[in-house]
Amino acid sequence: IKRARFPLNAPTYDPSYFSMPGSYGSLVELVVKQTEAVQAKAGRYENPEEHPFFPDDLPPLPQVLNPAAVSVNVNKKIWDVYFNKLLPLFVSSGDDGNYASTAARDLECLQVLSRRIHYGKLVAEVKFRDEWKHYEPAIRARDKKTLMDLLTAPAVEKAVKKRVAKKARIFGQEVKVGDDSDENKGKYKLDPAVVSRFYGDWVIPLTKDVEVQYLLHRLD
Ligand SMILES: O=C(O)C(=O)C[C@]1(C(=O)O)C=C[C@@H](O)C=C1
Repeated sequence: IKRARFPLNAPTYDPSYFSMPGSYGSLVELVVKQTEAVQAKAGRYENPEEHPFFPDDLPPLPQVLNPAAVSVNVNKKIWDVYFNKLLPLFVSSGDDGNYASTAARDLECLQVLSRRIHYGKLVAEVKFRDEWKHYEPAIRARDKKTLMDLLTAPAVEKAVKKRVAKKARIFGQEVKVGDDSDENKGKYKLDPAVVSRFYGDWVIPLTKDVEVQYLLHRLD
C-alpha cells in the first residue's frame, strides 16, 4: 500500500542512472545492500527468521541452526518476482522523482515478503514434528512430490487468500473526513484482488518451496 503511493519511478532500478563510486548497481541495490550491511552489524541476521538479499556482501554469521537449514534462502527468486511480477501489477507507470522513497518502500516490501516466505522453515519444522512418521520416508527417498502433498493444506491456502484480500480492503481504504456518502466505497489504494492473486501465484508457492527445501535437509 505504501509503495503504491508512488508510480513506477524507473530510474530507481536503472544502474546507469545512479552510477556512483563503489559500483552498487541501481539505487534500489545501493539502498538494500547498505541497509543490510548496517542491519547485519546490529545483529539482524543472527535472528534465524531474517535472510539477507546480498549475503555475499556480509560478514559470516554464527550458525545457530542446522547449517543445511540456514542455507535455504530463496531471496534471489523473491527479488525477481517482486520487481518483475508484482510491482508492474500495482504501481502506475510514470515518474514523480521520489526515487529514494521508492527504494525505501521497495526495501520494506522485500524484507517483509522474505520474512513471511522463510517462516516456511518454522512451519515445516512443526509439521515434521507432528507427522514425522509420514515425512521421514519421503525425506529419505528425496520425494519432493510427496513432501509437497503432505504439507499442502488447500483450505488454509483459501483462507489465507481471503484474509489478505480483506486486509487490503480494510487497510487500503481511502479515508476522508466529513464524507459519509458512498462515493469512496470500492476505492482502494491497492486492488485487493491483486494482493490475493499474488499470494496464490507466488507467496504461498514460494513458502511451500522453502518448506520442501527445509524438509529435504531435515535429516542431514
Ligand atoms: O499454514 C500452513 O500450513 C502452511 O504451510 C503455510 C501455507 C502458506 O504459505 O500460507 C503454505 C502451505 C499450505 O498449503 C497452507 C498455507
